[in-house]
Amino acid sequence: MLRVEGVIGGYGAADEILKGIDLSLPPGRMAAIVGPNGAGKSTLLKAIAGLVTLKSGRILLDGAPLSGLPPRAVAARGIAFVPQEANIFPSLTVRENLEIGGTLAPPGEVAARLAALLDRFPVLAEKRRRAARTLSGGQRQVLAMAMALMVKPRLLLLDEPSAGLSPLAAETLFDGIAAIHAEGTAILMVEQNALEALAIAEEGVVLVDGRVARTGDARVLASDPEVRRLFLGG
Ligand SMILES: Nc1ncnc2c1ncn2[C@@H]1O[C@H](COP(=O)(O)OP(=O)(O)OP(=O)(O)O)[C@@H](O)[C@H]1O
Repeated sequence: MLRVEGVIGGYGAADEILKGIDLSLPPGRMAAIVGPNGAGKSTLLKAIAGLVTLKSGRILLDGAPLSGLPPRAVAARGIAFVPQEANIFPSLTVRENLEIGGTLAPPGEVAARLAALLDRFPVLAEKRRRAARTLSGGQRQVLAMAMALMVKPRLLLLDEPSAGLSPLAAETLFDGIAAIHAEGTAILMVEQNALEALAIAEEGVVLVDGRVARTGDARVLASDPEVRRLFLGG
């Protein structure tokens, strides 16, 4: 479904944060992108979401080019990006945040999708009339993902969803992500919690210095002593 071919790019004309990335993700699959700080993991997600201009290479969804499209057009093709930070509106209620998530959904379906998501995430239903700033860190991440799910994406891009969470909150969040994936959504997730991410993903991508250093079955990568020693902190 998703193909990234020879992607080179960064934030300025001379900037090569991504130094030639190739990867593919079949429909409905989940891949975890792991690797050291500054490797370009978040930049890769932003490139797929249309937020980084490519110097060369291309990104395709079902064979049709995504690269070059503005972020709104990428979203309209069924790709939802959840950034690491500032991914909710703290002063608005949980319900209002979900309505904003549904901006690109067909207007006649917003109410039903909102009801379904409140049903799906009881923690959000309980707090639907409260300002989003009253949510815990883990609940905010659930809200950010639920906002993305309002458009029924085919592919969800998650940038470090567990950043700043306690180990317990991160574990709960990963369970939620695994459940969303089990319902059929393809997911590409960047994570610092590499082993936890590889444990719920089917595929793993190790990114080092703007290049794919290793790729393959997530569990095989997670148990590979060399990968653990070099890239996953032992
Ligand atoms: N908006 C930006 N403008 C310019 N440079 C940026 C921007 N965002 C990131 N960079 C630079 O791009 C490089 C790769 O950053 P990126 O966030 O993609 O890495 P990462 O692998 O996700 O690592 P981390 O886990 O530290 O976020 C870094 O050198 C970073 O300083």
